[in-house]
Amino acid sequence: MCNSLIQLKNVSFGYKKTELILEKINFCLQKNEKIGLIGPNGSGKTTLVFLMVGLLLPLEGEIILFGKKCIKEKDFQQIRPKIGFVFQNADDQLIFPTVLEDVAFGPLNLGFKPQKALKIAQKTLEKLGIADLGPRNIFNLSGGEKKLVSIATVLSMSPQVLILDEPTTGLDEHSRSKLIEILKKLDIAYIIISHDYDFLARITKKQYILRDKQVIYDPTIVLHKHEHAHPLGYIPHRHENK
Ligand SMILES: Nc1ncnc2c1ncn2[C@@H]1O[C@H](COP(=O)(O)OP(=O)(O)OP(=O)(O)O)[C@@H](O)[C@H]1O
Repeated sequence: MCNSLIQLKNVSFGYKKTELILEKINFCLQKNEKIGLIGPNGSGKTTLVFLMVGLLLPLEGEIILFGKKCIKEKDFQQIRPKIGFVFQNADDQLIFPTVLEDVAFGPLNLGFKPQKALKIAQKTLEKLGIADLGPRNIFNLSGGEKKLVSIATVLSMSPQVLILDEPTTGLDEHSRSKLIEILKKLDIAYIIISHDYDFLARITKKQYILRDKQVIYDPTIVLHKHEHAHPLGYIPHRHENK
């Protein structure tokens, strides 16, 4: 029984109907669960989270968000404000010329008055340690700065679930640590896709692997914290149950 925020029941998907990328996936995100999603490049991690928020529709199966079965775009629209989604590519997230406007857009959409929305945006930027970026033009930001701003645009809406697709890509050590601190303090459920296993070990309690069109949970796979960043190719350690 899954008393869930996000539930997938026998979900299958392929960009071509004849070539499935995901096959009969069952998944459940409970209240306050903090989940990491790992898997090889191209295994379908982004596709899976797109399905969760209705940016793609399944060929088969059911998506149930906050207890409500979602079939059409309209069903997803109603739930979307509760789910903060940060795209892998920050450029897909940012639409306004200035950082502050971008971060205030979410609260404005939720019905806050402009002054209040700007206040919320300013506070969110402060929390992320990037208040100085407020007046800056989005187009002149570095990749890492854009990444942090895109995370701010979602946090400013106080979502009940957060989905982050590769949030540490392009972040320096300081920004990455800041993000770890913020995520640790968040009292909401989240799903984080990442190849940065140290990051996931610090901020998630459970990690799922996407492989061979399936989402697998293997408790013998343990991600470890490391004092220094690992180069690509570092693989999670497997521990035999004693
Ligand atoms: N719009 C699309 N049309 C056709 N194929 C696509 C589309 N988007 C993704 N794919 C393909 O679907 C597969 C899964 O892609 P997806 O981006 O979900 O993988 P991923 O696990 O997130 O990869 P990565 O770790 O590299 O970000 C890949 O083979 C990709 O080339």
